[in-house]
Amino acid sequence: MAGQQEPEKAAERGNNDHLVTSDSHAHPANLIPSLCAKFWTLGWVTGTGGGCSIRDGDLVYIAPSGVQKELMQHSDIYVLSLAAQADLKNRTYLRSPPSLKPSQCTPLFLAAFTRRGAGCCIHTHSQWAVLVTLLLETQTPKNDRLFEINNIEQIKGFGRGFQMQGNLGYHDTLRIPVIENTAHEEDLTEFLEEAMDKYPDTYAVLVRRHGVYVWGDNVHKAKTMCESLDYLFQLAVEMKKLGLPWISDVPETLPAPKTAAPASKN
Ligand SMILES: CSCCC(=O)C(=O)COP(=O)(O)O
Ligand SMILES: [Zn+2]
Repeated sequence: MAGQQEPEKAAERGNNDHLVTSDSHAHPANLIPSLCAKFWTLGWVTGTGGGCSIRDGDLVYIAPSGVQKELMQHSDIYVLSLAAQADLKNRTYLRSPPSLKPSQCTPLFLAAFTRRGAGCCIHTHSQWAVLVTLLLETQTPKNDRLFEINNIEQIKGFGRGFQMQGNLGYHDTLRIPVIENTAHEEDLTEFLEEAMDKYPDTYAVLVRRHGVYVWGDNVHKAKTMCESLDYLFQLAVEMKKLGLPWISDVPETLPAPKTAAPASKN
């Protein structure tokens, strides 16, 4: 992996290295490595699995495949122009790091960008996400599995849906579809797209025995929803262990607290 940022030398080398060279920590080429380093501490991108991609206007920034995601550098980042793609399956890159391959998750990230206008897509291999898919394996049919939870405060961390304003409320039900895993990551794309069509307001899709894809309009929203979802997955696993249901009818009005008897004057 390459080292320090050197804009002049990068320009000299060609390969559009200037596209991944910036002093701003908010530049996608700097943000993807720093986010992945944080995600690694949560067990989300361990052992090279999982990752993150950011879209800035027409430009999409993508990590390499099979690298330790927490050790990536800005110089390891691929860049492509969405408008310049004749075909999203045979992609051409504006900027490619030498001796690496783009993430196998690329077509799934692109589905979130092109079909939902997302600005960021995060893929985690979180064990909580995997455990939830295991708990849902008894649901039939297997091509229509759904994680559903309500009456939990953290649900408010989720947007209402595609092109909708505001977030879900405490009493709303959060629904996340589950798709089957495939032998190769890129083969998940058609199933992810089907799930997006069937659940147009979802911001996430679980992948059975694999993990989860979460997207949002921007990095802040995608990260917030990914964190909220991981919290809810962990909570759901613990609730299951305690025999508590994920969907519950909590009364709007709780019974009035019993008033204490007036104190005796004697
Ligand atoms: C142990 S990782 C298996 C591949 C995978 O599921 C994944 O998310 C990693 O993809 P990438 O090509 O970005 O390394
Ligand atoms: Zn994966």
